[in-house]
Amino acid sequence: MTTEPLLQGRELLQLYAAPTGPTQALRGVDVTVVGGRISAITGPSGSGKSTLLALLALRERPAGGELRHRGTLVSGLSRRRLQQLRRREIGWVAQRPTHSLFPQLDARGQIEQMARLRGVTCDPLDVLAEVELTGRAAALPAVLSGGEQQRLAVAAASVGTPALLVADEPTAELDDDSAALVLRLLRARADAGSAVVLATHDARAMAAADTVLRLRHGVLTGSASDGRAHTSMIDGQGRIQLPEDALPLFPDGQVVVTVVDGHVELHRPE
Ligand SMILES: Nc1ncnc2c1ncn2[C@@H]1O[C@H](COP(=O)(O)OP(=O)(O)OP(=O)(O)O)[C@@H](O)[C@H]1O
Repeated sequence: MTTEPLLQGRELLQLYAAPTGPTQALRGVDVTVVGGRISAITGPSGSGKSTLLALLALRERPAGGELRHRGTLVSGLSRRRLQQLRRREIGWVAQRPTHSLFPQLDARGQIEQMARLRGVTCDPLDVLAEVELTGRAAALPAVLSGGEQQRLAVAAASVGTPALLVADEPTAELDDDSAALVLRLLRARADAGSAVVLATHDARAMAAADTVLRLRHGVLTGSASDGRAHTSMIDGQGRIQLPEDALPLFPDGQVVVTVVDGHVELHRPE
């Protein structure tokens, strides 16, 4: 496992054209991505999660700020080099899994094609077995269920343990058993050295991550590192058990609770 950053973003800015003028999809985001770890990016709809994934996966260039890949400024890389990096070193799972699958190839063919593109060898049935899809090896994406497509897209993207594995909502369509398979596969690739970055709203995926980054209106509002996201139960009276490492943040045992944009924020009283 290496701790040298694979990617380092400083003050990242991304703009998109909108009828009312440019939208700032990301504003001043600092982010570091290292091999061997799973990072989950969360936040309300439209907060910039997919945009940040697109920058990290080198699919888009930032409008401002600085992004470095293995220490080299991405803005200095040629189109050809970026294409080569994307093909060889970056696994990409789109929010709609069919967008990262080849429509004309069956499940086995998806794995074989990805191995060819990455210049690696693997047994496609072994990879399909990791997401319990060996029985669907001859099926085209169009005849797979949404959950099967999602599992296949993650498995294909993970072929050859790419340096970076980026997945947009990889467990969104999945029941608990399938989500567990996908998260286990992602953990296995991280343990083998991949830097795994997810955009997610799913508590199961956040609980499986080493770091959780929170975005709001394109701004990073917080991160929980050095520990996993915690899944906690809410009892019948609405009480929740905070994780132990959060307790020092509230030395008086008092907390201000705010419900914003479909999530809850806890602050120390002023
Ligand atoms: N290609 C684009 N053209 C114009 N605006 C865009 C484009 N992509 C994203 N945006 C805008 O940028 C902002 C961030 O979008 P983004 O898709 O990154 O959010 P998100 O957090 O991934 O949302 P969701 O959870 O709904 O997928 C939104 O206001 C969105 O409308």
